[in-house]
Amino acid sequence: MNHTVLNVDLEENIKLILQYIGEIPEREGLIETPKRVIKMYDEIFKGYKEDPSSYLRKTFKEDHRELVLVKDISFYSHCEHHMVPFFGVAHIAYIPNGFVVGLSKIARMLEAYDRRLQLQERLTFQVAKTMFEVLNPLGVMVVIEAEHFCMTIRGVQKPGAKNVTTETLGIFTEDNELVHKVLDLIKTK
Ligand SMILES: Nc1nc2c(ncn2[C@@H]2O[C@H](COP(=O)(O)OP(=O)(O)OP(=O)(O)O)[C@@H](O)[C@H]2O)c(=O)[nH]1
Ligand SMILES: [Zn+2]
Repeated sequence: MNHTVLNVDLEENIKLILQYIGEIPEREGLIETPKRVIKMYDEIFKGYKEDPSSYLRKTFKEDHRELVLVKDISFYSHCEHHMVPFFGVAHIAYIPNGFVVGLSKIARMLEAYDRRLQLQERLTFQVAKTMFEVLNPLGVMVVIEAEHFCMTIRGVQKPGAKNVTTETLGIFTEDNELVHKVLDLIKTK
């Protein structure tokens, strides 16, 4: 399949990048690489073709108004500055208000956002906001812990450094005890 964007052949452009880094695009091992890279981009950036909120639309009527926390959801994303991975775990908590959502759908919604070029702060906010708007819960809290390859394999080169971002909406903005409950549960193995 020929991949073109605005009449420009994408494979030819990937060959140019290969040449730029010092490679010979025509050597045997690299012949199929441009195709593979495009296929990989289709996968790791598939979020642009998805509507994240659609995953939360199927809910179950349930009169549970206590904390629900889906923790340690592993994720991969790519930073918009360098297009290299940042990855880690997301913890997503909410207090239902008449409806609960299937747990896997929360992870699917996260994935629809993480499979894009992202900023960790924006990813955290988008996930929290979508939970809040679609489920109409009493509150939402999202914590994301991630390691950024742009800080480890290049640049400042600080492997192991973790970036932690949080977002609170609704009741979590007023109830410190609830926030601490979530943080304690996240810590519990
Ligand atoms: N706040 C935030 N910063 C990020 C994220 N991902 C990468 N960055 C930072 O974005 C910044 C981009 O800085 P620039 O000075 O424009 O780019 P640079 O010259 O490549 O920066 P260095 O990484 O310091 O070499 C860097 O400090 C990265 O660490 C993120 O998700 N959130
Ligand atoms: Zn980066």
